[in-house]
Amino acid sequence: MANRYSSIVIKIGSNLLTRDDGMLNVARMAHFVDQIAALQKKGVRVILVSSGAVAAGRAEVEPQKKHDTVSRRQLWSAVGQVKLINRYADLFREHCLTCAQVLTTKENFSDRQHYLNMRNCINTLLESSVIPIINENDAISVTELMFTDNDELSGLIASMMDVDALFLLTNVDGVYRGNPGAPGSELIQHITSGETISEDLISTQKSNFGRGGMLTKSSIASKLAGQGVTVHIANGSRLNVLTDLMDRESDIPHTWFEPGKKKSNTVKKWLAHSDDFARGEVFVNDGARDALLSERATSLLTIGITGVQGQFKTGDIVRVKDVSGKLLGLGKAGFSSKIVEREMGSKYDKPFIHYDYLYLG
Ligand SMILES: Nc1ncnc2c1ncn2[C@@H]1O[C@H](COP(=O)(O)OP(=O)(O)O)[C@@H](O)[C@H]1O
Ligand SMILES: N[C@@H](CCC(=O)OP(=O)(O)O)C(=O)O
Repeated sequence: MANRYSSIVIKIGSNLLTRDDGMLNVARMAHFVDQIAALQKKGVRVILVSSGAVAAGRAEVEPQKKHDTVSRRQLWSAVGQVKLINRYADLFREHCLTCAQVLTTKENFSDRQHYLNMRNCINTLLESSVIPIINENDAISVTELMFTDNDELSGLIASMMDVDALFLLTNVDGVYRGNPGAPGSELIQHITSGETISEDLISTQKSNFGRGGMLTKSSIASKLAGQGVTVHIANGSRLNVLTDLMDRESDIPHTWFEPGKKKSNTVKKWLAHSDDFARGEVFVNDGARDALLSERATSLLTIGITGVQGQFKTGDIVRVKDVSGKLLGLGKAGFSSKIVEREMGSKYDKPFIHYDYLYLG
């Protein structure tokens, strides 16, 4: 069997790694590791995004009554991550393979230098044939600084590392029209590029230990497919799911997000996921909107700007909106909000957002 991808990110959700009694499902972990080892030995570059720290910690320590939800999560994740990574290390060692732990936070994606440091670290691990195992640094990222869930994290990693495909493994076969357990609810097998699944079809119901649910999975998948990365949402409890997803001939039931044209500009890809870090907004008139959305590479000039919101400085990320408030894209500010306020509607000697630092879509 020829593998259809040469580089993949695999995301494994908490539920797949946790047994009903709350303990780590080591048998399942071992089966994933066996498959990853087989792929790695065939030359596939594999990056693993693994949840399970909180669930593993919960089975280990009982928090004191005075501890609130945030402290409990910190306690469980700090204890559980050690258990989780030790298990992985033991299992990979049986295949004579080395794995490494990379913990990150959402803030690391807002700073281009941290982003590049992270990318360099993961590349170095891959070049050394080490399997990177990534998780959110749950012990320090709390409330507004958190990723929605590890699906969001895996999407950011897949985009940053420019892999061929992302496998989102969960405890159902994929995205269903309606609740997967409901009678008559059917599996959506193929989402074409540019298509999005209506939110009405997806209930907010989650599995026992899951955080984001199917809604984040499908929106991350659509966004990533739009950037040219193939996404498969599949059932991780299925035997040989990874090797089957890699096999072009195999037709296991799951949801496949067909990719659009590959986007190669790494700065634009970084900007595409930076909405949460925007420090402000600029509004542009119809002429500027049409020019930006045209086929020509166009930078945003102050003459087309009609309004500014928020305070930002040179290099900050800003949203670009049309007069009706519709989001057109994101870009890196060429100068501060003070200068935009002063110069908007008139000509200025440099573009506010250079085309190379402007993501539209
Ligand atoms: N339309 C839908 N199709 C599939 N699953 C859905 C849908 N709506 C809600 N879900 C729920 O999403 C869950 C998977 O998401 P989540 O609990 O976050 O899992 P994980 O821990 O793997 O990330 C499923 O177990 C299911 O209960
Ligand atoms: N970082 C957390 C996982 C959070 C999360 O997103 O869980 P899930 O929805 O099961 O992928 C942990 O390791 O417990």
